Amino acid sequence: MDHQAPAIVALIGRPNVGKSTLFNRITRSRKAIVDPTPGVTRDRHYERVLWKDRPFILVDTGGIDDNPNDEMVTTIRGQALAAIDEADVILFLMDGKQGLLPADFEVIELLRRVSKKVLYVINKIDGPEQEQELLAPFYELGVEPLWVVSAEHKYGFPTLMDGLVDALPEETAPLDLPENTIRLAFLGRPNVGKSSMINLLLGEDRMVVSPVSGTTRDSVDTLLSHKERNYLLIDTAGIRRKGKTTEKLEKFSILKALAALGRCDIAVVLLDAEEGITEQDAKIIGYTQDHGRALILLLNKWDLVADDRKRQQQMLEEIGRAVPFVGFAPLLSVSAKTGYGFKRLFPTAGSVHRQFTATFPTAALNRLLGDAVEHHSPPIYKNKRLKFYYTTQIGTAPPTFVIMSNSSKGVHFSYERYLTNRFREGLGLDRVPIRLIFKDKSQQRSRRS
Ligand SMILES: Nc1nc2c(ncn2[C@@H]2O[C@H](COP(=O)(O)OP(=O)(O)OP(=O)(O)O)[C@@H](O)[C@H]2O)c(=O)[nH]1
Ligand SMILES: Nc1nc2c(ncn2[C@@H]2O[C@H](COP(=O)(O)OP(=O)(O)OP(=O)(O)O)[C@@H](O)[C@H]2O)c(=O)[nH]1
Repeated sequence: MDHQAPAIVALIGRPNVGKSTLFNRITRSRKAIVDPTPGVTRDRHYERVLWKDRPFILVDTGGIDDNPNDEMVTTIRGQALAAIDEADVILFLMDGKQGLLPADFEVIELLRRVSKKVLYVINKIDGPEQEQELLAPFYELGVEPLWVVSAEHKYGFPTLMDGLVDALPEETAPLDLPENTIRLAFLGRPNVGKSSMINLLLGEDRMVVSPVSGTTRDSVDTLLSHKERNYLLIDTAGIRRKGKTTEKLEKFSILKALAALGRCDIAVVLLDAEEGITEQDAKIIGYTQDHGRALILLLNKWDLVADDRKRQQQMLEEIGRAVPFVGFAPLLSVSAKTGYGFKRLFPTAGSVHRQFTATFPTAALNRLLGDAVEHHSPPIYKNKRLKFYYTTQIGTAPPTFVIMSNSSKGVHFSYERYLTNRFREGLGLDRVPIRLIFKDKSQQRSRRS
């Protein structure tokens, strides 16, 4: 698994400057390899990209916060502040056709004062003949260099991409963690109790680890030893800036979540037991699965509903409906305030981690596959019965298995689900996500067998 978190590149800029167009240009470019991690709640606002062998996650912050009632300046300031905190490289997009507006100046003022890598990009310059005339006002800004592109027509695009890759932080050696360390990222909406929970877990044993290389400046990871195991607690608590519009900023907590997901084993998502599960919660949970992370759900603030059986029941049902794709995730009711239930997190994380990193011998896997197929015949596809030849484990975290068949296309969702369940049961992987990948055995070889 990738211990090195890919860099985060954030696209910011006023509405309509062409952020989505550039996002699509980058992610759909034939030279860029986009890794379509299987996920359930995919939204198109971020994508993993590989350009000239350098991986990064591109985030279109424009799409994240599209509340038409917001004032533009507020929105774009929010994007900028979140990007300053959480991204490694910022692409600030301006509109060459429309020219500069007050909101642009305001953001540039912000960006100049920080030490983040910023690429100032002027979009909608559709060819060299337009440069002279349209660019003049931008030279007055005194920011250099200016990257001139047409997201729509590709002008200047490869140059920009090379500049972007050059701006990515050098890959750093991963933090030297003691052996046996489980990395837990605490995620959840603002105010759900992430910091309180981490403080509770730490108790007196606080030991601060230096900020992990090149990811975020503000967040500090903490290393905790408990019963001969080590836990790295990755905090993603809110961006706190006094006097700024905190509420706006909170919408961008996705950047924080992405940064943390890149470097954890298990995502610990906190939900508010009183408020129940929200759309934003479901989104965060979806991201954890896009990243293939193990997941533990903490139903925090349980003290507020402890006497209300009906509400408890209702809430569990709501969770099941909102995120049916993570039925495997342990759900613990806890209270960071009273301390109720929190100690169960340690053994739970231990057992989840054990499953997440488990390996299985091929012979046992093939037996399991054989039994499963015998028990429930595969469907007919294009007049031929589906056949499964053999299987093997190709990865851990999450446990990933390849299954060779005569026609991977014919494996319908329902049969895939059946096999997934059999693998889960047979291998004791009931608390983590697993992946089955179906591949075709080549024609010739499959005929021989
Ligand atoms: N001429 C020209 N038009 C462009 C270019 N890039 C984008 N546009 C147009 O500008 C308009 C806005 O583009 P979007 O990509 O939707 O802008 P956005 O910044 O994502 O907008 P929001 O989603 O509102 O934040 C669209 O009509 C695009 O076709 C370009 O390079 N040249
Ligand atoms: N009743 C009750 N209140 C809690 C519990 N856990 C946290 N709180 C309260 O909820 C508020 C937010 O807690 P924080 O720990 O700051 O939440 P956070 O998720 O770190 O918030 P951000 O920093 O905004 O992301 C505080 O007032 C806590 O005292 C709980 O289990 N029960």
